[in-house]
Amino acid sequence: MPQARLFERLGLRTAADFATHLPLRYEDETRITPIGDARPGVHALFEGEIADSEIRFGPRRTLQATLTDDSGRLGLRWLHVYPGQQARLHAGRRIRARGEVRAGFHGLEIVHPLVTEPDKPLPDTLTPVYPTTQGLSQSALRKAIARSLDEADLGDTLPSAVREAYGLADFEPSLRLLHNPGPDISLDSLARHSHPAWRRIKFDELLAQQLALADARAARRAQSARSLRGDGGLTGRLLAGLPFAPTGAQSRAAAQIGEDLARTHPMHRLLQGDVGSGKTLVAALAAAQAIEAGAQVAVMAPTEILAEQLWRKLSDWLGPLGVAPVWLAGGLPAAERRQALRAMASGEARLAVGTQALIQDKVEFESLGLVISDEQHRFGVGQRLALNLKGDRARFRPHQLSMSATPIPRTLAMAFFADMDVSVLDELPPGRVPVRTRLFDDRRRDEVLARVGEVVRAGRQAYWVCPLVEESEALQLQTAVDTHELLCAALPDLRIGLMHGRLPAREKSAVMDAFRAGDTDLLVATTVIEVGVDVPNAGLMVIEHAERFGLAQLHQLRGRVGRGGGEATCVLLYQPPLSAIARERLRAMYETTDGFEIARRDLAQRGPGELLGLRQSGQALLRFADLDSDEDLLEQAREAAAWLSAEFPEHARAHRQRWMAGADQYLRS
Ligand SMILES: Nc1ncnc2c1ncn2[C@@H]1O[C@H](COP(=O)(O)OP(=O)(O)OP(=O)(O)O)[C@@H](O)[C@H]1O
Repeated sequence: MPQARLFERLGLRTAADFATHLPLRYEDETRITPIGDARPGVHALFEGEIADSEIRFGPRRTLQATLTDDSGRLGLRWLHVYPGQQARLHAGRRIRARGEVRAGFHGLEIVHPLVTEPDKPLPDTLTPVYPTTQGLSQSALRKAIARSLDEADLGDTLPSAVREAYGLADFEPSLRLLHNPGPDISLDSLARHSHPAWRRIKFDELLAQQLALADARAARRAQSARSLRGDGGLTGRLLAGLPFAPTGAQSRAAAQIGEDLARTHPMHRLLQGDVGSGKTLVAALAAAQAIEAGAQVAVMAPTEILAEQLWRKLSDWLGPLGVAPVWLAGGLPAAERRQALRAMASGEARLAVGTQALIQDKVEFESLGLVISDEQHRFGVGQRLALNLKGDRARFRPHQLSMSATPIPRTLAMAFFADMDVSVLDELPPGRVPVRTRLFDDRRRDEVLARVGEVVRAGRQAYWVCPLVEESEALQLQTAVDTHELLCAALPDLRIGLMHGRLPAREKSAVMDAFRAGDTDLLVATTVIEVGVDVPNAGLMVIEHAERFGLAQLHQLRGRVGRGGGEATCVLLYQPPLSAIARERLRAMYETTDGFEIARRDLAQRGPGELLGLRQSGQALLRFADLDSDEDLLEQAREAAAWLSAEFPEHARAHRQRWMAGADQYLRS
């Protein structure tokens, strides 16, 4: 593959890209370590004389040599032997050998050391090791980067006032230092990214991101939306008809959204609430206000189960008030579907609920004013909203409300959602008792089965979540079917349902309906029930092989119980032995039911990509800064972004250009 393509793969196009491609780590070749100082795990350069070398014949041929100096002896071993190699390593020859020392069978050794000529002058800087891709050597990268340091404009994009205010090192010296650190610089401060030069680079990275988000926000402000003020009629009747009063948090969020909707630029708000905090009501109030003001509303969810549940709730609440939502789903008969589409296009229908794909692709609206999407962030931050807007679409953009049940830790929200406004439901409806979590070794399964029986006899229902089989969907399905059979045999008196992703839509609804109506006692399910499923009578959740699930996922699953008042228990069945990470996860589940605390621990364990559901995208969200340890820098970068935009717009532009030329794809539309 041509070198340019390999560079491209690393995202390296402009001189600035190369100049800011920074080392992953460094190797110290500036000095020679006495062999007597060799320790397992240490990467070092040694120089000495070959004392002996021989080819050993075992299952495969290996070359074994001994390097000596005044201080000791070190084994060198090659697992592949090339012709002439032994001759070059004859006894008495002086060489240098570099590599990682390990404790071998016959003492300390290096496997596959890098051998170089002795007596050459040593470099006087640490040797950088860059992130690379297959087929691209370190030396090619080093050369290209060295060239870019001559070619790129390395002028400081931060005015001196800003540098001084935050105690930041200058850009060019920092960059040069990180590419070629002198031997006096502590490897530790480089490795831990705590050196002032790293601090400057991390600050720049965070600042670029903040500037991009601020720009996105400003661009949205420049767009027009219809002001949806409403007269309070429909919202008032909705509230009056509820069997409960909204929580303080629900009222606050609804008021914030209400104000946004009345504005003439599009709302872009994230509604965050822990499991069971009542986001649906807030969505319903927003929809009611928009409808009241004469607009149409689209509500989208990522899965049919979720969409159907939203549809059901909105139908219950708004149907009696004359606003029956239109349902748009894959399995709909053609005639009904056509009718629904016609009703949306003509404006006769005011509210549509469905899966994201359906609403985005097929539907035309007469006057769409508000789009509500549930859990959209799980499907990629960069997902664009492609709605067919009829009528006044040319001039007006719809308001947007996103809902998320994954509490997003503050740093993460600051780093990735700074272009959105955020409302948080930080209060659960009254009467909720925290779910009790119990851990059971899989060998105590019988006790757990007995427990399911007890719960059902007491008039409650239960979920049984099948083990996760990530490798194969077919295997996952088989596991679900097997688990269902085993449970039917073990608990013959119970009415047991089965729910998995491969069931046809119609059957999924039938299974869910039966459980909701109390016609089944136990629902065996895969993670399709992970988010949003709301059956208040469910009082027990068993999760099999809990050690295979991620923390956020366990928290979501657990959130399916304890939603209607009354006691609820979550049993995490695990298969020992547990890995250290799995043990940490299960401990976190046992110790807390607070979604924010769980999210914080999840962030620390797995990083932001995973938490935001971006694992598949393979996109590095931040290359240098770490949200866990660089919170203070993030805070400063945010402040500096506002300062730069207001007083130094030219600097702000140059800064973005350097760090993000063409790399804005993660920004939302
Ligand atoms: N203020 C309230 N008082 C009592 N019950 C409420 C209140 N608000 C909502 N509920 C009920 O609480 C349950 C959870 O609400 P909802 O399904 O909206 O939660 P959610 O925030 O979507 O949670 P999840 O993300 O776990 O699905 C529902 O049964 C809902 O009817």
